[in-house]
Amino acid sequence: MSGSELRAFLLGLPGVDQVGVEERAARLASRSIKTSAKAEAIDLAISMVDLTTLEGADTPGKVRALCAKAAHPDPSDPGVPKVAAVCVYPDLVGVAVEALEGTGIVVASVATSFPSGRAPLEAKLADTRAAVAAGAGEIDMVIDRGAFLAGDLVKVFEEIVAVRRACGPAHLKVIFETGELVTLDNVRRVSWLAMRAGADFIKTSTGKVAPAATLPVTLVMLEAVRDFHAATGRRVGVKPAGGIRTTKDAIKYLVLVNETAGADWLSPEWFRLGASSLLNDLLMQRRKLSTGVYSGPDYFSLD
Ligand SMILES: O=C[C@H](O)COP(=O)(O)O
Repeated sequence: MSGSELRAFLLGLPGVDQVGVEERAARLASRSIKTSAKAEAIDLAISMVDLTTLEGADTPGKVRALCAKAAHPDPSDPGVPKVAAVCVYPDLVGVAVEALEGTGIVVASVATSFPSGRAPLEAKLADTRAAVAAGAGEIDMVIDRGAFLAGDLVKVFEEIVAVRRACGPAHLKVIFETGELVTLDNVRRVSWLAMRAGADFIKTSTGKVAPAATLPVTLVMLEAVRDFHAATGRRVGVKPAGGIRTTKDAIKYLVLVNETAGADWLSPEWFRLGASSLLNDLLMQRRKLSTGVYSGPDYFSLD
């Protein structure tokens, strides 16, 4: 597909009915679920967490503690599932890989000059290759929002294609930073752009910009992966990330997945929740459901 064909295709996508999307997301978010379904939903949500630390002050010790928590979220209850992945900066991938050996938990790493995405392509590719060489099984790349907003869709497309190639066997998640993309039409366009460029997952946010993940944005992305699958037969995953902190919110996202993309997406293979502090709330609510007693935040180790 040439650059002009790509532009014509993306600009020709039907516009998003913003009011309709917001109403639908709000309606789905207000659904209540039965207590028995809630217990299942909590375990599913835990298994979908990309447990994340992306701070300038991250240390090997903090990453090792996070990895221990990822593998055994509640050491007093072996029935609690492990999380899907641990997400760290590229220089800490080696530490996480070693700490997670034998657990089956993937190490995901942000790359391509996270969180701004502003660097020459060669630097982005080197960033990606270094993370993969250190053992990352998933790369969370950020797009260049400036290029996208300036209308340079081809540049964004070609960077994703190049990073996809640099990933080799690692899966590629493409982060849009939807809080900077202004409209839901842009969210729909960038979703199709990333999927056509080879993204394995599309992800809302870095967690560094407000608003981060929202239900309406995620709904538009879920429609995109559903329609892309219908058109091409290739399934792409979705990862809302940033600002998801409560069990109540996590369950809203699961309802949205089920009602928009469908139950085929309700597995860690196709849906993730990127979060630094959600896991503790899921553990507290899980314990409350099984014992009737609310343990409080001090009971579980810090994320
Ligand atoms: O990818 C996940 C985010 O960076 C974490 O954001 P959060 O600290 O708001 O949960």
